Amino acid sequence: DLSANDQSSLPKELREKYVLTRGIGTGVCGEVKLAFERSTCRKLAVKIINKKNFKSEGTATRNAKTEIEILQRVDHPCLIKTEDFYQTDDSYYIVLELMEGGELFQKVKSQQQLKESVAKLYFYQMLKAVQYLHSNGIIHRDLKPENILLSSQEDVCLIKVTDFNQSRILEEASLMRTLCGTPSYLAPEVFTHASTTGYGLAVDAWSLGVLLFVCLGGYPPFHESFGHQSITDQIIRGEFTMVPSKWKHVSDQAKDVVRKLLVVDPSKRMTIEEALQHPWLQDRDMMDTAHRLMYPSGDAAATAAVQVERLATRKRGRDEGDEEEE
Ligand SMILES: CC(C)(C)NC(=O)Nc1ccc2nccnc2c1
Repeated sequence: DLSANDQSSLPKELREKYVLTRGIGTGVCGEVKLAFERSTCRKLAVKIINKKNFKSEGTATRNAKTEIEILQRVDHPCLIKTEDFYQTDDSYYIVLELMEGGELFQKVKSQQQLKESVAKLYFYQMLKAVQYLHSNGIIHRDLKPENILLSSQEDVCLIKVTDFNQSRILEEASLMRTLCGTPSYLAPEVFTHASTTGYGLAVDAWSLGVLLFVCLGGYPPFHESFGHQSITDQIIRGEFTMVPSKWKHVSDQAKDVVRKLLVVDPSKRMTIEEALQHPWLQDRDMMDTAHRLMYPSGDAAATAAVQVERLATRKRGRDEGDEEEE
């Protein structure tokens, strides 16, 4: 009804350039509407972040500012791209490329569990996206199936990570400032792995382990309905169950990736780089498909990226005396 599609509260420039229609997603910080660009009739997504629905003004503005700053600064095929940005006194409007496959969460829910080859293709792309974020000093901190979007309804498709609302840009500067002061009162973890880069990045590796578990098993590893323990206790103890009926068709290598990511001690947890080297992901066909999706134009940069990956794979093969690679 017209009231639901009330365009009057939108910024004038936004209204002039786009027509907003139905809601297609709701995030923790707002909602996403399907939009059409008037000049091209292109379909887009407009994410509306309501400044007021955060408890304290500080958090809201800082998180949203970080999210918008990150969205405008990152450039990777598996990270959602911002097309445009507007704001009013009470909301931010972020215009994003439309991901016609919707949320990974909905796909896993409707398909029960994904085929292992599809889960591997998606997981590889997530690893590449998070590897890019980490190499730019950004921790996502909120990786979950709702924040992984699919570019089409096909199984073989490009995925993109979204919702950097909880992200943090690694404040190396703040750590340096801390270390300049007198260390006498600083806790040990500030000096050990709990400082910014080492410790912080590992949280995304854990979340990717949970994501992979959900894609392969079709249910979450930690859930309040499992057993007597609270979900927090299950997580702190790293106690998850691979129900045989759901996991008997899943390869041991895939299970090994999950087990090495869902490790409680961040310093013992497999890193993103190590996960990219894991045997389960040394799959030429999957990688070729992923690169074709990520770099469709087949431009020089793309070819270079593929060559680098191939050389790395071949070098690893030689190092491990794998003759067939020669
Ligand atoms: C496929 C269908 C049902 C129309 N859903 C959808 O496009 N969902 C979303 C949800 C959030 C999005 N956020 C950014 C870009 N596209 C998005 C698409």
